[in-house]
Amino acid sequence: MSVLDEIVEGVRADLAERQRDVPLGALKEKAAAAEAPRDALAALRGPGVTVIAEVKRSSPSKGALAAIADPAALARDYESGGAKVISVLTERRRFGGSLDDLAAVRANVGVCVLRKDFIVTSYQLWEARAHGADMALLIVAALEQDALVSLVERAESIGLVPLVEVHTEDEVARAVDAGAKVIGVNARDLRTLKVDREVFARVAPLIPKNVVKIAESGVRGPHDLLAYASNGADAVLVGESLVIGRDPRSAVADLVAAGAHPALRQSG
Ligand SMILES: O=C(O)c1ccccc1NCC(=O)[C@H](O)[C@H](O)COP(=O)(O)O
Repeated sequence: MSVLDEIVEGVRADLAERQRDVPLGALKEKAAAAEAPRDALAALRGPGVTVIAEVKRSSPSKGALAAIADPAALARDYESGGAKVISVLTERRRFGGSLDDLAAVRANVGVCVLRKDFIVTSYQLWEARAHGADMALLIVAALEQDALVSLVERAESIGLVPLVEVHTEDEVARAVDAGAKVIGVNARDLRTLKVDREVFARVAPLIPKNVVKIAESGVRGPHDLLAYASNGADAVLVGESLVIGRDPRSAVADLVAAGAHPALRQSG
């Protein structure tokens, strides 16, 4: 079984428990009462290369990364450094995250918030919206095509912008067929955990011009952002290098400054 399959198996077990505790109707009521979604597409379209900063305590590839007792405080640091989207890993078993982290972050920042998890049912989309998310991750490698199409539609219908994640050329075709308006190319192969920054340069040219392109994983500093941007990235998603560093606010600010260079990208 691949790492991705193992993670999804655990996610389904945790999900079954939550579905027993919180009926879908109650979740929909909570989503209806939540603050309206913020404009994630506008945030991703710049100006400059948008920085998506991630709240990430641990990972299957590296184990424990950072304790992060107060995810909202970290998110505020990211926001003051110039991050336009905060990604919150809500998976519990391998990443140490939770829906409480998501709600706490959303309540304490003015920028958009992404639920980063292994979403396999529409129930998880309702959970995302009920806890304030503006965006939700859909990983092509974890979904059959029918499920991907219906989750993209459902996400949009409840006000979430789906970030559809790919790692291969075939997955780009599936994401485009599913109607994705935002595609993330993950440099990390979720089956082997190997990070290959060259994947973006190979795969991104297959993504249509009008689709927002996000480079995910492996950003260690401004030089990696610039390399991704030179290959057409509209945004970068950064986790590990921010949470292990001493000063997440200035680490984000350095990325934002690098991404603001006028030669990189026109606004809009
Ligand atoms: O980070 C992992 O080890 C991992 C393993 C299996 C599935 C997903 C995983 N990470 C999720 C992500 O895609 C990253 O957290 C995100 O792109 C940020 O990457 P990085 O800046 O390299 O932490």
